[in-house]
Amino acid sequence: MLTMEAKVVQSPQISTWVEMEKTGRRPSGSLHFTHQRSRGQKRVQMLISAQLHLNRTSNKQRSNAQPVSCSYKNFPASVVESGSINGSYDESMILKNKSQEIEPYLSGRCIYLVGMMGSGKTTVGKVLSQVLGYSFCDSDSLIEEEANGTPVSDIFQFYGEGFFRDKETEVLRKLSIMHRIVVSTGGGAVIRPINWKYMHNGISVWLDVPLEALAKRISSVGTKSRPLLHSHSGDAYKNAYNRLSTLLEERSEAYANASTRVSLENIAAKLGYRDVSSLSPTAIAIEALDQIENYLRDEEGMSFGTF
Ligand SMILES: Nc1ncnc2c1ncn2[C@@H]1O[C@H](COP(=O)(O)OP(=O)(O)O)[C@@H](O)[C@H]1O
Ligand SMILES: O=C(O)C1=C[C@@H](OP(=O)(O)O)[C@@H](O)[C@H](O)C1
Repeated sequence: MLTMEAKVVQSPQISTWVEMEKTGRRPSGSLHFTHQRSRGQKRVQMLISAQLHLNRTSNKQRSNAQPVSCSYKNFPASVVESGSINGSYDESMILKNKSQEIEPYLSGRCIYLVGMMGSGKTTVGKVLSQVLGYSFCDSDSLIEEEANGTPVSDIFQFYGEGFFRDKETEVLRKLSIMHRIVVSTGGGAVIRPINWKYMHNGISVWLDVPLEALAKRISSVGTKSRPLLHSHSGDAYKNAYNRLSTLLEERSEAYANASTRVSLENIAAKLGYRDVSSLSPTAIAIEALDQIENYLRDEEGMSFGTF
């Protein structure tokens, strides 16, 4: 039986809004589900300094997944609600089934998404949190909140990257004692070994996205909120590509520290797509769960049994 409780932890300055909701969707359709559940709608909002606890004795039992989203201040609009992440009906069903199979084996451990700017950590992270019944946190947003709402770009401009990195480490330290959170980390969180110490309390997933796709995404949304890519003139795609290329060269070894890697090129090849841009966040989330499943199997060895 899964239990969640709010408990005061050592950081009284972190006021956390946690919103819990049980969604009431019963899967139906042609795919067979072994773990169907019917849930009522429930929404609880509380102001806490929180540590979300999981009763570890429940390790391999089916739990009542409770989708919880958190930020230090406000509940971000769900991507799912916005409708922007929807893959096909079948993809959604596969994702839901897979998440229900895996969730009990996570034992409440947080999932850290790492990867370059624009790799989809936030987008895919929200999908994963929703289906796993986890909270979602974006480390950049938490840093901004700790800096009284100062945007990341301003933190870089006025206080410098070193200051930002210290805040990032602090946020990851705080998150590392929590449970049941999908964390979208900043693209550079991987460069400090101390951050890995914190992230290894959970399971990390590297979203490995080809440079061309990253540059395309970034140049279409603009670089205003991403100070390391910001440029005032020239071709937006080319600028983003060149800068991302240098950063990736510096960081690829650090990304490889992640527990698992999700390669968009591999997913596209498996699905018979020529281009990774055809991949929906749902398809990427399914692959992330597949890779997490492999990781858990390796971790547990033969005693893990079958899902
Ligand atoms: N699978 C995808 N296909 C197309 N666009 C995507 C996909 N995933 C994310 N994006 C878009 O790419 C941009 C960056 O995504 P985001 O999730 O913010 O990345 P990150 O958090 O890693 O910086 C956003 O505009 C988002 O809508
Ligand atoms: O790659 C990086 O060093 C950074 C990535 C950004 O986060 P996203 O990866 O979410 O864009 C943000 O943390 C900051 O601008 C620095």
